[in-house]
Amino acid sequence: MTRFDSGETPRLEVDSLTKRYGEVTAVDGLSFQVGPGEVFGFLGPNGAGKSTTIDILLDFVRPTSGSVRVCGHDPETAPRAVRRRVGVLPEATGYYERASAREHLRFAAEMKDADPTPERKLERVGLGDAVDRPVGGFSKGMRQRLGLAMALVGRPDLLVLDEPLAGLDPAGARRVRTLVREERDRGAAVLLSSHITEQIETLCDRVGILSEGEFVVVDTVTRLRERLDTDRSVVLTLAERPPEVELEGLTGVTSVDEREAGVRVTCRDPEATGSVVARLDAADATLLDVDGRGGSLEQLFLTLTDDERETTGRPVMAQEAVE
Ligand SMILES: Nc1ncnc2c1ncn2[C@@H]1O[C@H](COP(=O)(O)OP(=O)(O)OP(=O)(O)O)[C@@H](O)[C@H]1O
Repeated sequence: MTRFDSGETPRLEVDSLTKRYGEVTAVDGLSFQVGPGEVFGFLGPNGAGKSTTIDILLDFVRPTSGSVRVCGHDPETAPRAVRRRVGVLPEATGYYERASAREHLRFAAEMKDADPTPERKLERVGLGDAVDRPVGGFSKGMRQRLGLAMALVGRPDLLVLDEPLAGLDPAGARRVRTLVREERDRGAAVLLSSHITEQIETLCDRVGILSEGEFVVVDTVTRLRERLDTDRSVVLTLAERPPEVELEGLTGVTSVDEREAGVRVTCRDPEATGSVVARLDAADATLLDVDGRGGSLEQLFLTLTDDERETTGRPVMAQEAVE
């Protein structure tokens, strides 16, 4: 279910966007909107056109045709206004190895004319103990969290997070999921760019699955799962039972099975899965895996692109491209 009331001004409007690089069409007539308080999953395999779209909305790349508006601003003519309102976690971030986490946040605040309060943001991403350490000594996961803290500077209206769970351990991933929900709940629009993964799906109000620069499908996760003509249950694997949650009593949970490898919690109602994960995150449960039993969105994607190949003769994506 989307929280975005269509009467509100979208935080991100993409209209008939096309970007060509010579013979290659990276983005092909793409249109979508993301509203305040909405998490939109921008999913697709390698080379689908996700980064190109994000680069256009940040004015790093200019479109061949079509338009993008961020809070009503055109990135091409009002890049400063756009950057002030957008928080970005890029796919790969360059850091100053000798500067501390605190200095990085001060720098981000200066760029956005925002209030520099690094400590609170670093606490939120779990780097409270590393505020004054040089980033040169940070692990991959710590760098990812620092990038996220920098994206949060200035309370952005639109958060653009590229693979936000990549390289994170279960505790790090839980923190990021919680943070995304908090940002959504304060009214930010969130564009989550990722390969098609079940971990990401549990966070999204809607998803658009991109292939060769165009959407093969855009809908709520629930409705997309309904299109899969199979058992729609999702199995969550936890490291252990969280002490203060009665798993069997959670809405949407149909069975709980304790095994040596962890506690398997089955949700038959896809609509409830997101709130079950949110409840588990709030209880600091360690979520090891999310597995769409009867069919994942990735399978739906493959089916849809396969159908397309049958009808258009265009080649279907190689299996390894979506892994
Ligand atoms: N500067 C460029 N010059 C030429 N082709 C490009 C350029 N940037 C992207 N492309 C091509 O555009 C297409 C879309 O690439 P893009 O990086 O946007 O995909 P993506 O969905 O972000 O992929 P990934 O998941 O691998 O990051 C690809 O075919 C890519 O090779």
